[in-house]
Amino acid sequence: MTGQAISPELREWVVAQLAAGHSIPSLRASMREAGWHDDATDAALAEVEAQAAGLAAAPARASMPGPDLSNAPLYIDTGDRRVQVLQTLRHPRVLVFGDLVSDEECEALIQAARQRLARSLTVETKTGGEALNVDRTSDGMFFERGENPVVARLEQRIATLLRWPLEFGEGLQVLRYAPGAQYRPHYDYFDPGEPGTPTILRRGGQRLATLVMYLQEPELGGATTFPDVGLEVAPKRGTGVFFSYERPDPATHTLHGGAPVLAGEKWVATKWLREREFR
Ligand SMILES: O=C(O)CCC(=O)C(=O)O
Ligand SMILES: [Fe+2]
Repeated sequence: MTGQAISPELREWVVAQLAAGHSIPSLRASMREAGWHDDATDAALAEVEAQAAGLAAAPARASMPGPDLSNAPLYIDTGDRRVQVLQTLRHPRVLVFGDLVSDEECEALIQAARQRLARSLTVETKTGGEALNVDRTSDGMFFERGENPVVARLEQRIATLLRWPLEFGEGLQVLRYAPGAQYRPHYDYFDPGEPGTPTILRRGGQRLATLVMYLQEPELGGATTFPDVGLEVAPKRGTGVFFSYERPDPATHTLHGGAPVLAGEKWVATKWLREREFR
């Protein structure tokens, strides 16, 4: 394959790598490993090498989408629902919403997802593919965007609430945690240092934010934890926790996980928000 286009994502990734102190030869090797043709690799590296010199770190985004909290609202009207603003944290940006998903919607999502559950795969940044992950012992599946009326309605509500274009969202992911299952602390953005990341970024750019919605609460355990700041969000049905990360960097303090479920079953739906249209 020759004449592979140098996408903005590839350029961005190369710039970030150089800024992080990786050498041109090491970048060239990892890009080849990830399947980038030599022409594209060389062109991309040559193009950004000069302009990357002197860059200290990947800059934070000047502005990020997010809910309108300008008047410190207790509720946000999403057109079809009055969502509660229960808690806000600035650093990291974490918002807890109440009454975001109705009981009927929670049930409908669980029922539609149940038949399609498989042991969760996570996106494998080393290859750009998917792989079984020992850090995540839940079962999961993805809905297509707008796949059924409940999914479509919820996605429209989320887009309005977060002021995030519907098309920038990935399909909803549903996870079921049996007793003992957990999701160890991780970041949701794609690690810029992994060679498979440019491939992943071609589909909608980076993840910039996450909304985890609780569809069924366990009897014990299963909080969403943010270890950097000692925050635990209780997995209460209908509630959602939103967090955003303006750059793919641990300094965003968005390390988070699903604590082990101690009794009962926990079900969540996750919506990841990208920087561009996700198709
Ligand atoms: O289950 C949770 O509380 C967290 C889920 C999560 O981190 C994710 O889906 O990325
Ligand atoms: Fe996550």
